[in-house]
Amino acid sequence: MADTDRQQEQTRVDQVMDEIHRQLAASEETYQAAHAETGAIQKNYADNASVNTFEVDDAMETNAELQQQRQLVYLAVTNEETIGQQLDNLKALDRSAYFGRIDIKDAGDTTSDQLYIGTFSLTDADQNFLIYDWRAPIASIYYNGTLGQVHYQTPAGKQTTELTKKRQFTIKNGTITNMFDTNETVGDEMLQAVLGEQNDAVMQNIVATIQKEQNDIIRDTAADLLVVQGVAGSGKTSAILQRIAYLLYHSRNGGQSEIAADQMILFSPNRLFSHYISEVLPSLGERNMRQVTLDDFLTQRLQGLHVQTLFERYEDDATTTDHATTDVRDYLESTQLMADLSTYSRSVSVADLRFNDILLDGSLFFTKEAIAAIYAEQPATMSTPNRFLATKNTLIKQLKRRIKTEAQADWVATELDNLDTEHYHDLLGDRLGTFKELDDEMAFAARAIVRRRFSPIYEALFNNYFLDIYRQYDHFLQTTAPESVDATNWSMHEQDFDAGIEYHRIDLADSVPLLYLRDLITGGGQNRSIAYVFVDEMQDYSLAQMCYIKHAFPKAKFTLLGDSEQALFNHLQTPQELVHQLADAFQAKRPNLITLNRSYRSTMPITNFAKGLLPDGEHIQAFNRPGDLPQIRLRKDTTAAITATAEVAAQELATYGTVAILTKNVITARSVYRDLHAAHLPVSLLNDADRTLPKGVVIMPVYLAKGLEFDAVVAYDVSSTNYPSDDAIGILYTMASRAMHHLTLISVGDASPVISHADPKLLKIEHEF
Ligand SMILES: Nc1ncnc2c1ncn2[C@@H]1O[C@H](COP(=O)(O)OP(=O)(O)OP(=O)(O)O)[C@@H](O)[C@H]1O
Repeated sequence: MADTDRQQEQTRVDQVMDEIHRQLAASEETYQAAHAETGAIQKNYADNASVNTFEVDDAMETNAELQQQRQLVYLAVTNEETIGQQLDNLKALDRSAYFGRIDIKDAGDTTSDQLYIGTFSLTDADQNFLIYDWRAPIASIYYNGTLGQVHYQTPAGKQTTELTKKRQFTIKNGTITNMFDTNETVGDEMLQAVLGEQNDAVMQNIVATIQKEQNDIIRDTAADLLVVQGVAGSGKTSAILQRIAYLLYHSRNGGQSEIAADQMILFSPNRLFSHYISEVLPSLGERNMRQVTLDDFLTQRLQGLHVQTLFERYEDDATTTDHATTDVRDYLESTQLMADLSTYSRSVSVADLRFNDILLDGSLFFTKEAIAAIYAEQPATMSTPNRFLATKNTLIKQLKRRIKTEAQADWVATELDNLDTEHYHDLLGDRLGTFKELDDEMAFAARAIVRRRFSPIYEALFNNYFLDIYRQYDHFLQTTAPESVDATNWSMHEQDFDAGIEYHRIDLADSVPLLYLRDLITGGGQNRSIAYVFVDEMQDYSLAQMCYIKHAFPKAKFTLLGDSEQALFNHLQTPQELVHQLADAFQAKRPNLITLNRSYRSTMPITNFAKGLLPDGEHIQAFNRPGDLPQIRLRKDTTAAITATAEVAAQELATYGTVAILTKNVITARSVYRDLHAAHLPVSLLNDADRTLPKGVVIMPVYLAKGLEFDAVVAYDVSSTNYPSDDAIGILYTMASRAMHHLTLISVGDASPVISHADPKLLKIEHEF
């Protein structure tokens, strides 16, 4: 490219940098002022909040004033945050002003307009756009278009223009370090540079190098069910996060209704992953969405029970060879089960409902017979949840009546007499100072005392504890005879469920059916405020779990991402089959499937080796980044294998920031950790409660590494003893595809047939026997 071009571009960068600096200075000043203002308002609030409210006359006035002040604090804090965000955005532009330029010529025009694309938009004092936000409608041309006629979507409909030039830049702190024109979407040269870098402890945004198919995922606003099947390292997680930023931006700028980040929820595979991705949205100027793991989600809804985690299940499955009951699990994870529960809940009779007695301090307050009688009185034409709700409302009414009667009791009068002023005022709460007659006030206080005493009853009613959901689910198990399941297995499972509940434990496979049944009978469990649900690593979810998540967030649009090849224990299914089933189950009107076949994470030799493990991996395209062949070291016993592992880990650590040793399960991870620790290597053992990834060598079972990546990976003990059959393909593929630059496999004895059957040219073999 001509030097004059570069000079002209640099001159423009200089001008833009001047504007950025001018705005930075102004913004810094505004921010300081806003910060001071928040401080003053907060102090004022704190002073007022501690005023004496014991004087009845003052109490009401203080209340109103406090509320007003609280509102002021809220406004000041929000204002400061907004200005702070603008400041952060400007600082980001200061580091890298923009990365793209498109020249477009509309029909009838004789010259092209030049538009520059960056992470945030920037306008000068006359409202001219110096930089366009990457999410602006016109910016899609940058990611999608090749020179010539191009289309882009705007709120006003599809527009057409001519793309006459596309230029890419790397700008660092005001200096263009690289720049070239391209006719491709976003050229490989830029990607090469980004992907060749070392792994950071946290994921980076990909805004400058989004690829065309990824852009389709990011900008799809039509689908109510968007399924992404993408091979390992194809940027599914990256695309999902960019998509969230995109949706938030558009809901602010002309979307139909504004969506806040907390109306979006991401189901992530583990806590490490949650932390790993936590910086991406803030780097794009957005707040993080809510994040939850399936375990946390289920545990929150099943308080008081230990829900078997996915990890515990991996471990249990790996150590037991008994697969006699897979038929039970298959059924419990199917959409058939969800349909059967629905039928059961619709037709359950009063006699079959398992009500609970409600006790207060060990004495009966409402008997289960009385509750059943109330339920029976409700019209049979009502749906089960409506009858249940009517029963609950009747019980609450009865409770209120009993509060009124009980307020006359002697113990209440005695308790009232013994109250000091502070507690008495406390009891009156907001009503303090609102009674004209003392008698009315006393009567109110008496009821308040009883209300307090009876509050456990109210809680029990409110939380639907008058239905014994465990026994109810047990009744479902007893009275259902699924065709696909062996009768003995089924009845054994019912007994296991019962025994588990005794110890406050529940299998993962039972937790969703139980929750669903509870919701179907009691009419709860749905959150209508969530607008978008994202599920990463969806191959680890059963259809029943997916359906339950859909049920829990009925108003949400769904984006599901996964890689069927990385299914550690689930059955493989084609993406088309899956979308079909899901669209059916979700009653989706506009389902869409996008497939990503290009893998960006690993060097070409690593991706080629990983895909060589798959029986049908031909569709996977390796990104052309050179590197060493993966190596396998075969050792005759564990001691020799540990020595080799220690050697490799130490070597890798000398070059790379993140080195991971991945094992089949937690027991092996622990024993490798002990041995390497004894050898004085800087190693850390990770478990499922860990949230951050320490530097140095980390050791973990493979399922904890889901969604993560490391500069170098050592897959420990990939022997035929550990992985004797093709069942291991998913695990070995997942392990191999975590590596960005270097991959070593260690095997005690012969390697797994999955590896020995792969093309030997894809691997360097080194053995000592
Ligand atoms: N367009 C892109 N530009 C730059 N880097 C990219 C791009 N797409 C993906 N990457 C990088 O490739 C790596 C893999 O991306 P990501 O983790 O999103 O893939 P994934 O499909 O979710 O992987 P997996 O299913 O194996 O966990 C990341 O380091 C990401 O930054």
